Amino acid sequence: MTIAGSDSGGGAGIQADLKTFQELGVFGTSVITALTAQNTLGVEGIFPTTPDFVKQQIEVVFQDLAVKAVKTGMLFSPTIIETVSDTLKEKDVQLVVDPVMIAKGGANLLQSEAVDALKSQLLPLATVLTPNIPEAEVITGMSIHSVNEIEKAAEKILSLGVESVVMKGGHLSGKEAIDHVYFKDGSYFAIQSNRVNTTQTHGTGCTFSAAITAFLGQGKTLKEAIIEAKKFIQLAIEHPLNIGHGHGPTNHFAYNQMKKSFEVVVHES
Ligand SMILES: Nc1ncnc2c1ncn2[C@@H]1O[C@H](COP(=O)(O)OP(=O)(O)OP(=O)(O)O)[C@@H](O)[C@H]1O
Ligand SMILES: Cc1ncc(CO)c(N)n1
Repeated sequence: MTIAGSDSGGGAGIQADLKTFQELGVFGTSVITALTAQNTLGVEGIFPTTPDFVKQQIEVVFQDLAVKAVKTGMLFSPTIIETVSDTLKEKDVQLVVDPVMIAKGGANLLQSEAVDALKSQLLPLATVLTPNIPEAEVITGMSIHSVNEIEKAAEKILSLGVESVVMKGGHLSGKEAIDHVYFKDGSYFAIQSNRVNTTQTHGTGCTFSAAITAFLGQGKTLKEAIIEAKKFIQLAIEHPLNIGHGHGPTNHFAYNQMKKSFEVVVHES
């Protein structure tokens, strides 16, 4: 299940999630928190649904279908976060929280007053949180420029009650795009891939977290799911579709076409 916003341009949000689920052979269900009028150039409008209607969508799906894993993306408001948290608290599922805050074009996909609810209500339910660096900065109140600071921020995030955190390195510079993964039990690994010099990165975070969710739903361990999701997003970024006039979407087909001949580098410690 994905609980997220709709992207009319098809590259991020609910649409990216369902495409990823489909490519990975899992049946996707969707709970829409907000509609966005959006294309690769930016977000032009946001029309949120009501918290009650978000709850109704979740409950109706759970009453009928055996949901194995859930991801959250754009949640928009404190009341939607409270409702999603209260509803999911009762469910026995693995939960991937992508703390979506700001779209590539700068639009606010999470109201600033919603950060407290995210931290206090949703994060304690999360199997894994997948912040990019600016999102990790907002959640922790720290500025993050080095691996040392990434580790300190991860510790702060783990203390909020999440079981694990993937600190995504897409927003840092360097020849490699490295994601650092920390677990509550103190274990750690990092996944490294070549940084692609591209503007075709609309929906990378949504696609990555949707792939983790799909692999968890199929019964992979969290570590396997994160590593395989990194392959999915790397291939999706490396082989862009080149559509749209702004930040184009990633290529959800690439993983199935090329996964056999591709590995990412994993560092353990
Ligand atoms: N230029 C790049 N080359 C290779 N990998 C990248 C690149 N940019 C991001 N990634 C990878 O893509 C995944 C998503 O990370 P990113 O930091 O882009 O998420 P995000 O900012 O949350 O995305 P979104 O714009 O959807 O919110 C991570 O695994 C990251 O390492
Ligand atoms: C609906 C939606 N969710 C997430 C993002 C972040 O990529 C976006 N641009 N739009």
